Amino acid sequence: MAGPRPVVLTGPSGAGKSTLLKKLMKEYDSVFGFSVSHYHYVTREVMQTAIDKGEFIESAEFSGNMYGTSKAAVQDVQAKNLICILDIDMQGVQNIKRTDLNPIYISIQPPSMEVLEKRLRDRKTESEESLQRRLHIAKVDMELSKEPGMFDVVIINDNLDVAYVQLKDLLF
Ligand SMILES: Nc1ncnc2c1ncn2[C@@H]1O[C@H](COP(=O)(O)OP(=O)(O)OP(=O)(O)O)[C@@H](O)[C@H]1O
Repeated sequence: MAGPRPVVLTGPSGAGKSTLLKKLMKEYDSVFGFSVSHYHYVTREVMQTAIDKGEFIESAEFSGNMYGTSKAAVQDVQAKNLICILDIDMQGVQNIKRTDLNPIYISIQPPSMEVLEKRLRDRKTESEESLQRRLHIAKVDMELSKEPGMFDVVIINDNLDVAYVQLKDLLF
């Protein structure tokens, strides 16, 4: 497969993935591609068959509709000579490890669970219930993250500017 290696960006909700990505896109809007920037509409049957065949890195159902990121979508971005950045959860990471996409795995982590909780509360996007759910998933994910070889690089997003420079250096 010609083209640059894709980049997987993962980490608990509230760790700062979107904040870092937004900065990156602003500074280098022509270098990076998002696999999720275009939707292809297919029937539920076609999508389910593709999922069963392992053609999707991740998929989910919301309000009766199915959404997902396919391997082909990532390869499309790669073929345009763009770095495809995938912002996915740990389940997506485990799925992508079973493909031949060979991405660079980056984990964005908060300095502590206390800081993570504060960031999520200050973001004011979550109900108490969804906040608790996210914190619980974060704990499980942080444990999983300790497994040797899970990531190529772990970036602790304490100071935003420092974390951003680390991410940039890595990509270049
Ligand atoms: N280094 C930082 N210092 C302080 N606040 C930060 C830092 N990085 C991000 N934040 C803030 O923390 C909150 C969570 O960040 P962000 O939304 O980017 O997380 P995320 O990992 O993308 O979460 P999700 O997976 O839920 O989309 C935001 O309000 C953001 O402004």
